Amino acid sequence: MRVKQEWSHPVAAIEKFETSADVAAEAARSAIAVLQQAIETFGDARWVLAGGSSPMSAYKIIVAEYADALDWSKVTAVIGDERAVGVDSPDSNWGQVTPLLFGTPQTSTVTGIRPVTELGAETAAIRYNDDLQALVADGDTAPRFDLVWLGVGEDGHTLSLFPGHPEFNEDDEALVVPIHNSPKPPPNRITLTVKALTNSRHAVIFATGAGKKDALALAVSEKKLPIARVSAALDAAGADVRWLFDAAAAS
Ligand SMILES: O=C(O)[C@H](O)[C@@H](O)[C@H](O)[C@H](O)COP(=O)(O)O
Repeated sequence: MRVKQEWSHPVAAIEKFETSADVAAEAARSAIAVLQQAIETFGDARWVLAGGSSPMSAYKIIVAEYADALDWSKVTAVIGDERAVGVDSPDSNWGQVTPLLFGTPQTSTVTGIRPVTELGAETAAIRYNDDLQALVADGDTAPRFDLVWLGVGEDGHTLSLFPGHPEFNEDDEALVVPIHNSPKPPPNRITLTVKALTNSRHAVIFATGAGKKDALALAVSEKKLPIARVSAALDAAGADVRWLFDAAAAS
């Protein structure tokens, strides 16, 4: 069950669900619809994946219920942020997400673009920036992304854009930057920038869990935290931005 309401100073729609499982189910269902529509419109679909436990539940639903629902060979997936570790590390977002999401015969045909974070944050950021630049169409300044999934940290971070961090610069011109001294370990990472998302069509923000309540309330009321800044930039760029709250995060 959900209740849809608009922001008091609108940047996007907030939707409230009872449980995080309901959020995951809606994220999974809508991902398939958005990716299918992109395939029909453009001939392919591009998806920015998120790490974290909330999206993980949604990936599980996708492989269990929707593996047959798409021609996955027409889907390209990138990761929104990554830790500067090898893919075999338990800290690797790619290493957590893709064995699950690409783990069925059907979904194994996805084109995954993985950052080479085993080479360190600097090199990985340069190379991933190049990889994403290759997706930018003539006349555009950012890749067309059809779907962007974003998690939220308890401090209001999203991607690896942390509040008050000196390397969080909303005006970064690069599509991908290295991050050092992350307040949440591991310290060295790469992240997509705000600019990287400015040609996105749909975004889903996983606003789940009691631990996020304060940050989310602040994000909604003051719009200063990175998740709010990213949401506003997506909205300004014309994306359909959905914040999917569970009751614990909304209360
Ligand atoms: O940066 C990190 O180290 C985390 O991966 C983080 O970005 C995570 O996505 C959020 O904290 C939401 O996590 P949950 O979905 O697990 O709540």
